[in-house]
Amino acid sequence: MALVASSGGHRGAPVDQKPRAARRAHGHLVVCLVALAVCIWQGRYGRLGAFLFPQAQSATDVDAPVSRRSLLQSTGGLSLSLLPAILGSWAPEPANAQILGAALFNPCRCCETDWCVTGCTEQKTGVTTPCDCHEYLEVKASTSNSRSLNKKPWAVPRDASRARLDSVQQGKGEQYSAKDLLWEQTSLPRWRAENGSHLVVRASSFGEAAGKGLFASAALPKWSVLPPYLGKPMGTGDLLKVRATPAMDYVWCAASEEPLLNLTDAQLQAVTEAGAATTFCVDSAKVSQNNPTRFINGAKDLKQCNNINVEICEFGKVAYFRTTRAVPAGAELVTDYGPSYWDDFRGC
Ligand SMILES: C[S@@+](CC[C@H](N)C(=O)[O-])C[C@H]1O[C@@H](n2cnc3c(N)ncnc32)[C@H](O)[C@@H]1O
Repeated sequence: MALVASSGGHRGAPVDQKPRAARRAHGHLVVCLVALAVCIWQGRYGRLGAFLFPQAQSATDVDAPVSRRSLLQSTGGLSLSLLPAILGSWAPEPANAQILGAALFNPCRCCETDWCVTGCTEQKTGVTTPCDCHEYLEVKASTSNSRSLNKKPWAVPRDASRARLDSVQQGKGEQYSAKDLLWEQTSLPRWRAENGSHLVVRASSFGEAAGKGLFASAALPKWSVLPPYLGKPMGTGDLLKVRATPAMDYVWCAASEEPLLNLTDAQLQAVTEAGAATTFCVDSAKVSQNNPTRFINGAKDLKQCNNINVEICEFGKVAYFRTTRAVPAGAELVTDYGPSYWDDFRGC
């Protein structure tokens, strides 16, 4: 839009009377529009921009969340004010088309309204693009002056890799703490850090068999983000030992580890022998101190689905629990463990 406005002043001038700079600007505009058309066409037909435009995308109405950071998200922070710089060295090449396309058709934009989403759906086509909102928002927070509800500039927690590295460097080992994530300093829409002072662990309302549960000791507003789910970092060898056993009851893995979990035992063994390092799976079975979300119980049947008041959000390869509605004091916090946790229940 800025480009159109800046070239608009020359629109009425006869072509042969235009100053050279104006003619060049006009030329850039034409090249830009042609490249844009090529970019859209290639995105729609899935050729050039398979990575950039995994499926049909149009320039407008991208309003649903995306979840993986890619070239797409890495350029997500590119503002329109950078376009003149790009166009100054414009050439109708795929790389340039991709940069421009990413700047104009930012399909992960919905991360800006909800950091918990895993993909954004373009309203007109219904196409969903996966996004990593943590990576997207990390770039966005450093390149824009967006403000959250409390008027503070956006701040994103550290991801699991960074927290783990910091912990190792401080001589504390690979098992990072909540503090290493800087999660309480986070400032984003739909993020109200509940530091644990309004949470209490006691016998579950689901009966003795459910063990302990986590309760709100004071009313929690919607979008309260509870302390991160912490645990012992797991290696591929650990996964090999506990897969498909009750020892998995307290294991949480980042979605990116799903392929690892689907390997055969022989493959996982080979990976382990090859010296594969830690995974983004954590086991909280023995990590119960300062780890209240490890006590959150899950709906085990459809009736219990009515009790759900927290959702699990993966953010920076860390699991956070967030309230999906206002929770009254005294209520047990209940989530949906998903389709593969229970033997006889496929989730809510
Ligand atoms: C992550 S732990 C939750 C904390 C656990 N209740 C405790 O006391 O340590 C998950 C385990 O809690 C129990 N659990 C969770 N939700 C339950 C439910 N709705 N009904 C029965 N048991 C449940 C199951 O044993 C499950 O494997």
